[in-house]
Amino acid sequence: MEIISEQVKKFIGNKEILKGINIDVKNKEFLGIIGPNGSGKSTFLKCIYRILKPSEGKILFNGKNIDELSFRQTALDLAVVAQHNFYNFDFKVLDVVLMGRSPHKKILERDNEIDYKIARNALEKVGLKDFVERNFTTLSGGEQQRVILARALTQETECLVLDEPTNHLDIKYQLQIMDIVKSLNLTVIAAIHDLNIAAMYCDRLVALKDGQIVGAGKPKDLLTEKFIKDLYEVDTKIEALPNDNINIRFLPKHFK
Ligand SMILES: Nc1ncnc2c1ncn2[C@@H]1O[C@H](COP(=O)(O)OP(=O)(O)OP(=O)(O)O)[C@@H](O)[C@H]1O
Repeated sequence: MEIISEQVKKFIGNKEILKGINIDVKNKEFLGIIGPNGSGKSTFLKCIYRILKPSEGKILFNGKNIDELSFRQTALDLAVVAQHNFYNFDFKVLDVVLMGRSPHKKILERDNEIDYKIARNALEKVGLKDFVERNFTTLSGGEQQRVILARALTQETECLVLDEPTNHLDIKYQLQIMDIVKSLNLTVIAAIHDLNIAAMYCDRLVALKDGQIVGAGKPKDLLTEKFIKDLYEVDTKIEALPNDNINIRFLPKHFK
């Protein structure tokens, strides 16, 4: 699925949070959105997954203005893993994951064997197959985050929107979740704080600052020491790795 945003602006009160965002995510591309706290990443993603409506501009899924799509159709096109503190489900894990099937169902249609199989497969993928009977609220932050990813996988969409998907995860699961997402070969838009993770997994990055795009490109082209300094006000040392990969080493002030 291709996603385009044209001149998307968002005002909250009289503050201009997004100042005209243009992006073009190609089919099966993994696009990372980076930028400092408060730069507008989540606000932009919320416009894409329709929690917020842009004040100006438009967003197109496969050439169709999303204003013309039903919310059900949007849920068939796109699944969301938002920041973990968004969720407070007093349900069993399996029931939370099965919620991902609801856009595929008619009103009052019950989950069937296939739905259960899809949900259990998704839980297995995220390493939680033994958690089906647990209550969601009793899980750790990282376990909850993986359940939410399983729910998104269960939705079987062509596009995933991820808002800091590896928050709360230890390094094993940070890499595992990103590996799973990458292996699905879907269109992905992800806000990512960890620049090394962003560089490892994203085909292309867009950098936001103060609600504007200040840079875009392949990770190894965009993430220069100067660019990171301008964006985050931190010093780094960037090492080139094989296959166009890079490693960003952060240099705290006391290391100098
Ligand atoms: N409902 C709201 N009312 C007022 N200001 C808001 C609201 N929602 C977002 N903002 C402001 O909009 C700006 C962008 O917020 P947003 O959450 O999109 O940033 P972000 O880049 O995702 O930040 P972070 O990296 O900290 O998650 C921030 O200054 C935030 O305080």
